[in-house]
Amino acid sequence: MSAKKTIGIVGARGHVGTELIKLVCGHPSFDLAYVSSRERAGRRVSDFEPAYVGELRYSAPTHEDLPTLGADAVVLALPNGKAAACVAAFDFADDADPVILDLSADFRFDAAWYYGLPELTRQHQAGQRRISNPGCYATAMQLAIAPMLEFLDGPVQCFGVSGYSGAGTTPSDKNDPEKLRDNFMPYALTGHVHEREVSAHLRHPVEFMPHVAPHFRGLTITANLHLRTAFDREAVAARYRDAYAGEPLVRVGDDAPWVSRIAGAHHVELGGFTLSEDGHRLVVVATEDNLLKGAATQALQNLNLAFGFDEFAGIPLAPRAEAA
Ligand SMILES: NC(=O)C1=CN([C@@H]2O[C@H](COP(=O)(O)OP(=O)(O)OC[C@H]3O[C@@H](n4cnc5c(N)ncnc54)[C@H](OP(=O)(O)O)[C@@H]3O)[C@@H](O)[C@H]2O)C=CC1
Ligand SMILES: CC(=O)N[C@@H](CCC(=O)OP(=O)(O)O)C(=O)O
Repeated sequence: MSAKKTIGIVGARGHVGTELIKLVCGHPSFDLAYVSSRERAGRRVSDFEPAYVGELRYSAPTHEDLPTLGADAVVLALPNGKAAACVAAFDFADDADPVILDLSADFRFDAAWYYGLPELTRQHQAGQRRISNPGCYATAMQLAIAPMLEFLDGPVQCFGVSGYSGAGTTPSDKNDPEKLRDNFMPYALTGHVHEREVSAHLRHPVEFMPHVAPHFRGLTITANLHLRTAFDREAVAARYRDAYAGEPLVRVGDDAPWVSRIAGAHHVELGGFTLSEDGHRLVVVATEDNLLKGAATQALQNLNLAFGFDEFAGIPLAPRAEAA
């Protein structure tokens, strides 16, 4: 398989689209077909992304134009609620059937779409051409909970703190550095879409309390798990190490990981395993760069798998360091 596959990114000005452009530029088997942004239409990609060498310019195709642009895969990096109209344009076109990967929450509950969290779902991936990329917090929560799933006793509580890039570029209180200065904003304290997403995909209730903080990128999940069986720290740590042995994008450490050390890294870090005296309550900490393993890196894993490439091709792995 030597010919490069081409990727169109719709919503390429955004935080996630921008990370994906950088990853595609460094990928041995993918090239950009087009990158869309209404705001940057006509501007050179190289003026914004030094990693890109070439003449491509941002464009602003209509939904109906998209199927005529000829990409092997289309990545939708649009705000929630905007993906369906793009997908409908491909459904309507007779002669375009690209792989479609949606980064929004719009298809995460749609059984006709493959939910691509490869470490937990890649056994269902073969032949899938409609891929729904998981939410950022949802990725960290599922990886933090999955190894203990069979021992859970009642709902899991997850306290989440995200950098404000998680709130996208449309101005709001949640991405206003002035309002976030010396501050910490709780929001969507019940019923957040990632609470429903994790509960649905793990088939176990999760209670999620998100907050946004003044740093730009990186999130922390502190998960509180009640267990039917008593565990000690060594047994828990061994369980996580076994579950993720051979997974380059999930690292298990001893101490609780720090968000300041995950920014710019492509993996999720798990650690800080702490048990109550009776061994029936476990706290686990996860950190993740919301724009990378929480979005663009995971999208690249999914695209690699969709085209039969090595799942980790084009993903630069940070050298393994001791956890915090
Ligand atoms: N930020 C994060 O940490 C994560 C985000 N996601 C999801 O990924 C998607 C992209 O997120 P993010 O990059 O942060 O978002 P941004 O707000 O940063 O970017 C959105 C992009 O969509 C374009 N856009 C906005 N509104 C419309 C519209 N009505 N029609 C067409 N294009 C539009 C914007 O460009 P222009 O206005 O120039 O056209 C921009 O390129 C979202 O669905 C988000 O939920 C998933 C995981 C993590
Ligand atoms: C800080 C912040 O606002 N974060 C976003 C999550 C970003 C993400 O993963 O988004 P989607 O599930 O919408 O794709 C939020 O809570 O909605």
